[in-house]
Amino acid sequence: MKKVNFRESKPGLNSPYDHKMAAKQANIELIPLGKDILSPACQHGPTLLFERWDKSTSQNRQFFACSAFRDRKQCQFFQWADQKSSNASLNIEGNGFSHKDLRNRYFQFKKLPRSSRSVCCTCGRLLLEGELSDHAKKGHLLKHKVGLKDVKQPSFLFKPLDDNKTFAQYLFSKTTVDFLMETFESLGFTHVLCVGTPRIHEAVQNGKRSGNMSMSSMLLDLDERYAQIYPPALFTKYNMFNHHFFEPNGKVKISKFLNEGKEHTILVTDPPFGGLIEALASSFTKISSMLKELHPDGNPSMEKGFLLPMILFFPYFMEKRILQNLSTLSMIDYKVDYDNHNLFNSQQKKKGSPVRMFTNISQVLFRLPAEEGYWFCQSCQKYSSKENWHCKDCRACTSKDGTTYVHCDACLRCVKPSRSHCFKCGVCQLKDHVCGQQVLLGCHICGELDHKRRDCPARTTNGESLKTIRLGKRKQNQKCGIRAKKQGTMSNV
Ligand SMILES: C[S@@+](CC[C@H](N)C(=O)[O-])C[C@H]1O[C@@H](n2cnc3c(N)ncnc32)[C@H](O)[C@@H]1O
Ligand SMILES: [Zn+2]
Ligand SMILES: [Zn+2]
Ligand SMILES: [Zn+2]
Ligand SMILES: [Zn+2]
Ligand SMILES: [Zn+2]
Ligand SMILES: [Zn+2]
Repeated sequence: MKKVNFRESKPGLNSPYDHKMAAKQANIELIPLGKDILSPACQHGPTLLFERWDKSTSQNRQFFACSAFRDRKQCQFFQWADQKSSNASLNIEGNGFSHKDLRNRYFQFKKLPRSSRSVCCTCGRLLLEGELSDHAKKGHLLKHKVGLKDVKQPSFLFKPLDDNKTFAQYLFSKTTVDFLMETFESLGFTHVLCVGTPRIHEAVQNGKRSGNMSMSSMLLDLDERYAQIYPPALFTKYNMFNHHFFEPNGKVKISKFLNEGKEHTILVTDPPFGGLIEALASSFTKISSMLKELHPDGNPSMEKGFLLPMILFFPYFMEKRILQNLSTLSMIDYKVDYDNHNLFNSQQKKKGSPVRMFTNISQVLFRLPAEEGYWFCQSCQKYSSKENWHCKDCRACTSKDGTTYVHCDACLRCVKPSRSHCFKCGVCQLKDHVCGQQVLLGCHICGELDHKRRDCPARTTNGESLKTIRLGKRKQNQKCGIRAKKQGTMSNV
């Protein structure tokens, strides 16, 4: 079981029970802090407890920080856990408009003649009469003569917040959206709970409107621009890192949605890759247990503890960490395609997208498109990508990164094609390695051994936030004789 110094709680509730349960289900062992400290709240709900090296005391020190915004410029909240602070207050952040106000603005906007309908793509705001000049003065990107059809495609209309560490808005390509829609339909899902997947929500809503689809969906996202477009029943502002709802009836709305869909509901989530998987696992476990409360006998289509069928999008090299926290998921070979993804460097392009789907739905049910080269492996009873060959010795389709792995009889496992066995070192190594030299293996940022710092999905995240997870891993690595980076020197890349 993974050891993580991770604590969360509701402001004002002195009960550790809830997160102990969540941690148990998410397979996280919480390290007790000795006493029950309440986690203070920032504008984005309850904060999380992190740990970092404190130079002044030369020891690890715990602190509370925002669960969603780890860039201090975006959320300034910081509090040492051993110091009391008066700035801890729950103050709902917003753009000054309630969901109802935003919807009223939307109806006014729709009534305007097309020639007067402008949208500020920078702010993601539908503009009413007299509001244009302010945004124009600031040099914002404006779109004029906006058609009503454009408003129904907000993920194309608004500027994706992809240069923002927190939102990390990378949007699925049409191929991926179409594949997912077909999959949901063929698997008999009627309700899609979209957590940070606005493009999926949009596809379901537009499919429903055009009469092509009978599915329902609801969007849970931190990006409140969507509150203009979708009524309260179809959108609620939500922080997936602390299961915090920004509207008082947010939780009730989800319960209602889950209750309607019952066992035909699927949770589809594409979180920012820099976030803490432990925190996400805890939130998804809570959403799943909302279904359990509604259906105490359980969902017959699901096996073990986690009841809600789900798809989580994450890079393949985070597989181990994901399975440690959400043990009922398994990785599907499908390469998830995006319109605007900066993870693609030239090397990555050759191998295709590094993002995969993790699901608790039986792999045999996931039919991957043959026209894209996916094939069904009878031995594994799952679809594999074209370059992923079945290895008789490993008894699995072993390739992960988009290249064809080859079996090494000495290592007794499949390895990347760039490596060959070095009998001096006793392991498979890169061809140009220097024998016997201690090499820095793995990633400095998250500690995983199967990728380097430059490829780490967490590299845009503040180094200190992930240290809680890395600590245990680094100790392990040191034991194996792998040089680890000195504590406290990790910095933002
Ligand atoms: C990587 S993008 C995924 C978009 C998805 N690929 C699509 O095309 O629909 C991450 C999404 O999560 C949302 N998000 C970021 N941080 C969040 C948080 N703390 N809680 C909820 N949603 C968040 C972003 O606004 C964005 O919509
Ligand atoms: Zn915050
Ligand atoms: Zn603007
Ligand atoms: Zn196979
Ligand atoms: Zn093999
Ligand atoms: Zn080898
Ligand atoms: Zn060697």
